[in-house]
Amino acid sequence: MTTARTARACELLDHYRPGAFLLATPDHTLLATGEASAADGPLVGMLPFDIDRPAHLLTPAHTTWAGPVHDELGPPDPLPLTRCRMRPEPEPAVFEAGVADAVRALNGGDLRKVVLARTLRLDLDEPLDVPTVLRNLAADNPTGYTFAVPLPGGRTLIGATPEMLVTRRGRTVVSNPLAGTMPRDADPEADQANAATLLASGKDRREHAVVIDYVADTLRPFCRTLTVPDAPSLIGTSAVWQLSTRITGELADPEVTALDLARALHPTPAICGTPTAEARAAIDRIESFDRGFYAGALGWCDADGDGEWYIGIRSAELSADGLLLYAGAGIMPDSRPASELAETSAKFRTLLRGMGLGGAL
Ligand SMILES: C=C(O[C@H]1C=CC=C(C(=O)O)[C@@H]1O)C(=O)O
Repeated sequence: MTTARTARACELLDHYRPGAFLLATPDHTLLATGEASAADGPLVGMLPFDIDRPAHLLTPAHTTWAGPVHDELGPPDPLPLTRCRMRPEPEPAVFEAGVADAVRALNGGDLRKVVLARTLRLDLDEPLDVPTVLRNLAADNPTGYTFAVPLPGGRTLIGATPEMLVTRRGRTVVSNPLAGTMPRDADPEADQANAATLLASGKDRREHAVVIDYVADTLRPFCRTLTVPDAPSLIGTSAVWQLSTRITGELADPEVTALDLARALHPTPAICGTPTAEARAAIDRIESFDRGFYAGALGWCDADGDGEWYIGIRSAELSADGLLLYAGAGIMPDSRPASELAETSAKFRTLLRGMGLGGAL
């Protein structure tokens, strides 16, 4: 295994080729390529949404680290317009019926929250220029985590997630769950109104609290101390406003690795629901597609147990067939199907903007 540090993060994005693992965060950029014959370096890869299925993790032959790419990127380049045909799957009305079905279940049993997703299939007229899309995603999402992760069968999950599942550096553990969303608006006044509505929304605050309670309860047994802010803050990506809470802890047992913590936390109610088993059953019953690695956990873990894991949302799976975008929304007993549909459309825009198709939905 070789490790290098280059001066230019942009070069790592430009050198990215399918099959490699790329992660660009506000702190640093990692490009991992090849596969080592001996497992003596960091592991990189992904856990699928369904934790009972095999993870896709490997020890790369080469890892190259650089500083944050955002320091090197200017304003986003004029985006290359991707030519394609788009098809929502399921149809929007079917997604709305699924939300209504979930609302009935939430009002009649043990289920307290469930996250329902839908997909947008893009048939591309020409091969996707992935390095350019990654650059655009990174430039457009400077506080997010841009990634390209190899999947089984030569497929790749690309995206720019705003959500940190967990990081561990020495004894310091951080998790930054998000839940509760409103679209951004091109009109500044309407945009601020959306932000204020989100902060004041009881439905969104309850949807958020379910995730915070789960993450805090899961991390507490691993930690000597755990700090959980009383109220969420607001974060804005280029596509949406979201409620965010940064939880920090001090690990009790230094043998516990970042990957152990990711496996303990995944799937959180930000992408599954609560209680977990009931939410998974509702997703299996209502969603008509296999999530695969969408909403799984991607990241790395080194021999010291340090690492970073992010939730693979605001993402798309790239294969020989084209691109399949995914977006989900947390459904609560008082959710309205039309609002949840609009929320998933706003979430698709993260990827669409990276491809120069931001106005398409
Ligand atoms: C499931 C997704 O987002 C989750 C993360 C943050 C906010 C969410 C929400 O407000 O519904 C979702 O729980 C997705 O983007 O596909």
